[in-house]
Order: sequence, then C-alpha cells, then structure tokens
Amino acid sequence: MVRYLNQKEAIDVDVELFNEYKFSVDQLMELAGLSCASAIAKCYPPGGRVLVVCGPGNNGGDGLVCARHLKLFGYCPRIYYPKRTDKELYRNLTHQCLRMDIPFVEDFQKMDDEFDLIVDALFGFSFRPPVRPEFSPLLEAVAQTRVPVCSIDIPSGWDVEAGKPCNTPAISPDMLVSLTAPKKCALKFEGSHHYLGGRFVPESLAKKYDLQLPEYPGTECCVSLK
Ligand SMILES: NC(=O)C1=CN([C@@H]2O[C@H](COP(=O)(O)OP(=O)(O)OC[C@H]3O[C@@H](n4cnc5c(N)ncnc54)[C@H](O)[C@@H]3O)[C@@H](O)[C@H]2O)[C@@H](O)CC1
Ligand SMILES: [K+]
Repeated sequence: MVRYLNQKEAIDVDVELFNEYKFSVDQLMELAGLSCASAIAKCYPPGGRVLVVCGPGNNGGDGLVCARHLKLFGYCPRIYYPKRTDKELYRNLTHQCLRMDIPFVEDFQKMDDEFDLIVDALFGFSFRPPVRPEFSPLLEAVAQTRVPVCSIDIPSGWDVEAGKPCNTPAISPDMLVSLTAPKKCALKFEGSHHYLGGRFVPESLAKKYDLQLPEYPGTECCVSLK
C-alpha cells in the first residue's frame, strides 16, 4: 500500500530531489506536467475544451507544462494565470504555451458554458490555509462549477494533511493526480479517478522515505491508484 505523506515529508522529499540528487526544477516539472496530461488522457476524451487554472508557484508551473502536453494530445487548452511569477522558468513556460497557440484568458467567469474540464493547478503541497482573499473568488468558482475538475497534486484550498475545509466552499475534484507520492489529504478524495504521476523518484530515495510506490505499468508515466 502506497504511503501518504504529511506536508513536511513532501517538502523534504522535494528538497532532497534538488539538493542531493541534483535534479533541476524544470526537469521535474516537465515530467510532472507530462504525467498529469497522460493521466487526463486516460479519463477524458480528446478534443475537449480544458481550462487550466495556474497559481503562482510550482503547482502552477506543472499546470503550464500540462497544458502544453494536452495540446499535443489533441485537447483544446486555455490558461488562466492571474498571478505570474517573474522568473525565467515561468516566463519560458508561458512563452512556450503562447508559441503553441494556447490562449491565455483574462477571466474565469464562463467555466460552465465554455469548458469540458478544469485543471486545478493553483496550489500544491506548500499551501497553508486559509486562502488569501485575492484567490477566494477563483477558488469559489472552481468549487461551484458543474464541469469536472482535475486537481494537480492537491485539491487547491485543501489542507495538505487534513483535507477539505468545511467552513468555505471547497473544490471536490473528479480526478486527482498526486505527484511523487500522495499526500495525506488524498485519503479524503472522493472523486472518480486517482492517479499517481511524477515517475522520477530514485529507488534509494523511495526507500529512505518508505514511499512504497506502486509499480508503474510498462513505460507509463502515471499509474491508477483507484
Ligand atoms: N518534488 C516534487 O514533488 C515536485 C513538485 N512539483 C510541484 O510543486 C508543487 C509545490 O510547489 P511550491 O512549493 O512552489 O508551492 P505551491 O505551488 O504549492 O504554492 C506556492 C504558492 O502558493 C502561495 N500560497 C501558499 N499558501 C497560500 C494561501 N493560503 N493563499 C494564497 N496563496 C498561497 C505561495 O505564496 C506561493 O506563491 C507540488 O505540489 C507539485 O505540484 C513539481 O513541479 C515537480 C516535482
Ligand atoms: K492543485
């Protein structure tokens, strides 16, 4: 049985991948985003109109990479990326999407009418509740949409360990793609599809943290947990 990590363990594994194993952020982000797009392609038909909602940190970066691969897989992604980080990595990811004719939209008002799937790449394992007010309307819209939501790594707005907040409108994703290893909040996930992606963990690191990762089928970059 795969082990579900607390927030500190998730951060420690992340730091170790960079500091001890010398991976770069772009390397892991590319594999993470690819695994999310691959998992989505197993669950939702190609051609679908997908709104990828990207946050200010690395979870948002995974969303930008995922959008690019979704486009290559035959989906019609658009990106809502309201709070951009002025770092070369994010500028480049944004540029790549633009050059691949993936539109960036200016608002998120018409989710129900204009999209078949929402990809939630707002916040990942570094999120600490409560959500800052500037993101509340967006989180509420994603929580209330009738369109299925696929959350990357953590359903945004959820406590990384305790899960769904009960005092505010919260996202109930149809799909969750956990990255590296699922976090404790994923035990509260009640949607239809739970996948694990981010097939980049060296065996020695998996052993050190007793991750008990499932076997990925063949050369796949994601594996179903549910
Ligand atoms: N080692 C790994 O496991 C990897 C992780 N990656 C991704 O990186 C994510 C973690 O990225 P980061 O550490 O950059 O952090 P996040 O993307 O989880 O969030 C950080 C951003 O959210 C903001 N934030 C935090 N709490 C908030 C609140 N209450 N209200 C509003 N804003 C808030 C912070 O100011 C910061 O800008 C993972 O969840 C995963 O998606 C991948 O990119 C690559 C590999
Ligand atoms: K997320």
